[in-house]
Formats: sequence, C-alpha cells, structure tokens
Amino acid sequence: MLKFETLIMASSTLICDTEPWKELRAHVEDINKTHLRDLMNDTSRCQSMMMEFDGILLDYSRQRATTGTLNKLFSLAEAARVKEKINRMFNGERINSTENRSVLHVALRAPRDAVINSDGKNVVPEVWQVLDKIRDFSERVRSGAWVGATGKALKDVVAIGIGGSFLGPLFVHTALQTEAEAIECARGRQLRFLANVDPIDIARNITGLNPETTLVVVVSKTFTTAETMLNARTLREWISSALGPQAVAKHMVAVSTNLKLVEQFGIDPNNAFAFWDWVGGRYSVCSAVGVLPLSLQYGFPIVEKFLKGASSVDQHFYSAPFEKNVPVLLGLLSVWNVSFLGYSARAILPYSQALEKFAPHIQQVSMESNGKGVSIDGVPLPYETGEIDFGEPGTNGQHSFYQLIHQGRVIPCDFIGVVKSQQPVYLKDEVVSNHDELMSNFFAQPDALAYGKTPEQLQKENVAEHLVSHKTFSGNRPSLSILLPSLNAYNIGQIISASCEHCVKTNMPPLAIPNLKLPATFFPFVQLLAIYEHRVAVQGFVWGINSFDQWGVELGKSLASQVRKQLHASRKKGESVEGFNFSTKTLITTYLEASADVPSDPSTLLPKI
Ligand SMILES: O=P(O)(O)OC[C@H]1O[C@H](O)[C@H](O)[C@@H](O)[C@@H]1O
Repeated sequence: MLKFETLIMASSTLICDTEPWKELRAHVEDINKTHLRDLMNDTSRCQSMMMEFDGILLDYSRQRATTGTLNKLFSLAEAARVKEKINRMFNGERINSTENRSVLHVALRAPRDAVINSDGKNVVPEVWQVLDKIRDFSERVRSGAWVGATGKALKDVVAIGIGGSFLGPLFVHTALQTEAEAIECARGRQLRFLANVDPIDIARNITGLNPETTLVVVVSKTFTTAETMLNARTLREWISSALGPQAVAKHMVAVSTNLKLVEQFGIDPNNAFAFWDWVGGRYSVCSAVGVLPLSLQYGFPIVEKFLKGASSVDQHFYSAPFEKNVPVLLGLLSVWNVSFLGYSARAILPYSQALEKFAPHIQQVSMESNGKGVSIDGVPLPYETGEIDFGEPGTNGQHSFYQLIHQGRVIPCDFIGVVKSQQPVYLKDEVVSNHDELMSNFFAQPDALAYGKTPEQLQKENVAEHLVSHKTFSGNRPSLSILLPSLNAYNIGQIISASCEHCVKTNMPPLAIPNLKLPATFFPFVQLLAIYEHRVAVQGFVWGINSFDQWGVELGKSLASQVRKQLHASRKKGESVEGFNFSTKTLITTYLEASADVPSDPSTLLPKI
C-alpha cells in the first residue's frame, strides 16, 4: 500500500506521472486476461458492485473491473486530490481558475437555511430571493393576475435560449410532460423552447401561438449570445408588430447574469430574474434558467421538489465515502474506461421516452466540461480527456446503432431503466404489459454485451459454417445499469439529514449544507441529472483539467462574426468576398450568388406558418 503523502501530487504534476496511474496502466494486462463472462460468475464481486441511493439502484458489475481495480481507482482519486477538490468546490473557492470564478451550482438547490459562501458571503439568501420572486411571478401569470397587453391571461411560454440555457430545462420539461401531477398542473398551458437561430425553428415555435396570450422568456447567462439575441429580437418584433411596442413590457421577461444588457434590450428590470457568474451555463438548470420556465408551466411547488432532489445528491456527493459515493464511483469508472481501457465513447441509453432529452443534456455537461487538451495549469496533456457522449432512448437505439456496439467498436453503455412507468398500458391478451416489454430489453441488452455468443454455441445451434463468424458476439463489452424507482414524485421514505454517520466519524469540516432536512419526495430523474453533473466533475478532477470553462467554443463564434460582416457587405454594398481561404471564399460566393434574389433591404419578414 502506498503512503498517502507519496500519492499526493505537486500541483504541476500530471496525474499520468503518479504511481496509481502507472499501476492502473499495468493492471490493464490483468483485466485483459479475464472476460466479463467470468467476472459475472463471481457473485460476491457482483454483490459488491451494486448499491442503492435514494431508491435508485446502481449496478456496475458489468464493468471490466474487479474490486482490485476499484481500489486502484480510489488511490488514483487520492493522488488527484479529488476529495480536496470537491471540498474546494462546495466551499466556494475559485476552482474555475481561467475565468476566476467559483463553481457553486450546488448553492442553487440548497435549503433556505444553508450557508454556502462565495468570497466570504453566503449566497443562499440571494438564491432564495430569486426563487421567491419566481414563485410570485409564476403564480401571478398562472392565476391570470398578470395579463398581457390586451388584458388576456398568458397561457403559453416560449423560452428562448441555447446550450446550457436550453438543454437542461428541455430535459426536465420532457420528463415532466407525462407525469400525472405535472400534467394536472400544466393543463391548458404550453411551454416551447426556441434555441436554434434557424428561422425554421422560429416558425415551428410560433406556429399556433397568439402573441396576445404568449409570454417570451429570454434566457441567456451573458445576454450576448448571437443566436439567442437575434431570436429575442425576432420575437420582440413578433409581439410588437401584433400588439404595439408597449406590449413588450407585458410579454417579455428575462433570465440572465447581465441585468444591464437585459434593461438595454428593453425588458423591465423588475421582470428580470438574476443568476450569478458562479453558475456555469451547463450547470444552470436549477437556477432561474430552468426554474422560471418550468414554474410557469408546472407551478413552483413541482419545481421545488425538483430542487430538493438535486440537493439530496449534492449532500451525498459531499459526504458519502468514495466506496459508496455514486457520482465518484461512476466518474472513476469512466476514467478507467477512457484512460486505461481506451474506450473513447459512452452511450447513454434511457429505457424511457420521458428521458429522451437526457443524452443531449449530458452531452453538453460532459463534452463541454471535459473535452480539454491542457491541464488546469495550462500544460498540454499526453492523454485524452472527456468522452464522446451520445444516446437515444434504448429500444430506438437497438434498431439503429446497437449493431456497432455489439459487434463493432466497444462503447461502454449506461443503461437507465425505470421500475414504474409514468403511463402504464396493459392489453388483456398480451403476454406482458407494455412497460414490461420495454424493460425486457433493458435487462437483456447488458448481458448480451457482457456475455456475447461463442462459435461453439452457434455450432450447437447448427448455424451454417459460413455464418458462424458473422453471428459470433465477442462479448466482454462493459455497461452499467441504473434502475430508477419511478419518474413520478417518489417518496424515499426517509428524512435526509446532513449529519451523516460518515461525516461524524471522519470529523469532516463544517458541512457546506448544514442541517439539511428534506421531506423525502423527489423526482428521481433529477437525482440522475445531479449524479451525472458530479460524475463529470469527478472525471475532470482526476484528469487535472478545468471542467468549468469552455474556451473551445470561442473560435467558431469569432469566425462566424467575420462571415456575418462579409454577408452584410456583399448583400448591401455588393462587395466581393475577401479575406477567406479558397474553399470558404468559393462556398460563400456560391451561396451569395445562388441567393441573389433575396431582397437586399427587405422590410421585416416573419415566418408565415
Ligand atoms: O446562456 P448564454 O450566455 O446565452 O450561453 C449559451 C451557451 O453559449 C455558449 O455556447 C457556451 O459554450 C455554453 O456553455 C452556453 O450554455
């Protein structure tokens, strides 16, 4: 056993230069000697690789790992100072060093009496001030106390935003749309999301809506994102051309950290809902970014349950020992798959249509966070970070890309199933209920991947010789299974308290979220979301990168603005295309020539759908 001190890295040391990393590298050889078929025969191993949290069952026995692997991964976490980094995050330290910001999305869902400091100031009261404002505003809109310019109640909402100001709220909305209580709360109301700057997305989103009864929520952390701002100006035009410019005050509100720009845009600051630079866009679903549109659609009490679920995971992440810490275990296993077994992708496969927007959301959370090429200190990395995340609801995926997963490349899969369907269907003459049919696939696929099918088995089945190799499945393909109790509000039957046994035993520093007492009814899909947020952070902590900046999105934006200028100059003044390479110049010129019939100075044109 290595001594703790020797495991600790100097801050500039890369994790790949530490002993635990080297040990794991060497350990790959041991793992390569075993097949998941054999690992799965070891019941006590499998038992130790299952755990339950808030009614959620996690089974990682189909990872290509032994208990020895796990121990080595815990040593790696120690070498990477993961615990210290988690504490620094919860303590509001500026761990997003390239933007000089703290990372405190956990404060967004902390109970009212919690104390979470950023720069020595407790941020929780501010968080609740905004939440109270949202509760009040959404209740007024929903009750019809707040009316539009022509005196009609606002029953429809279009939320304009992109990236983190879109994907998380869309995920939650999609999961709630078929939930019994949420359906009742949303009756007669619509929530739509306008993200793409493509005018087709505008057309789709305003189809069937009446400006008189529509509220537009502009959601942008920076309030400078080109796509969002053009969409906001377009819907401002849609409202004012129908109802007059003074209607904007009644029909448009905003969510942003940049309240000055909100006001400049023409939105009444009283109708602006703030959040803070310590909330990363992709981690902002629990801020006004998600809470406002979702409260307008479902009412604040539903959204409050949502916040409590995420808070329960935060508490678990902060206080559970690593061996029983779901986000930590998942994060370490992902590092194992990416950095040691060399699997560069991960499939996220919910066996639930209500979770259909989970993979797109996690795609941003994970790929924007961990797709980095240098360490947090700016040192180029000799190893890859992040993984290629993709996914679809499971059974749809089975009929699409699973072929590659079964017989082509190895892609670790996250299978996510639900015990009780939101919308049960039974047909009296069928063998099983519709949900059981769905779940049969959820249970079967992981074993198909792990065990495969051997040529011997095929021969026994009298498969024609020339087809044996085609029908062989190598197996040994890792996955993990997460079984959620329900997608409806679920009672976990216990009060969560922050003074957990482990914290007391290990004499942990004062908890970031003290005296957490939660009525234990949550939406398990929210726990899932928070688990993945923290899992991604754990991966980044181990890889030694900054998971909270996103410089990689800037270059494309600035080149697009150069093109924008060119398109303007060419259309308005007939200027030729200059300053681009041959390929881009040819493409832009072709585009301009082929669309020369577009009027160069049109009067305002809105979609006619
Ligand atoms: O919320 P906004 O400031 O409009 O930003 C929207 C999105 O813009 C960029 O693309 C960032 O990479 C994302 O992280 C962010 O979520």
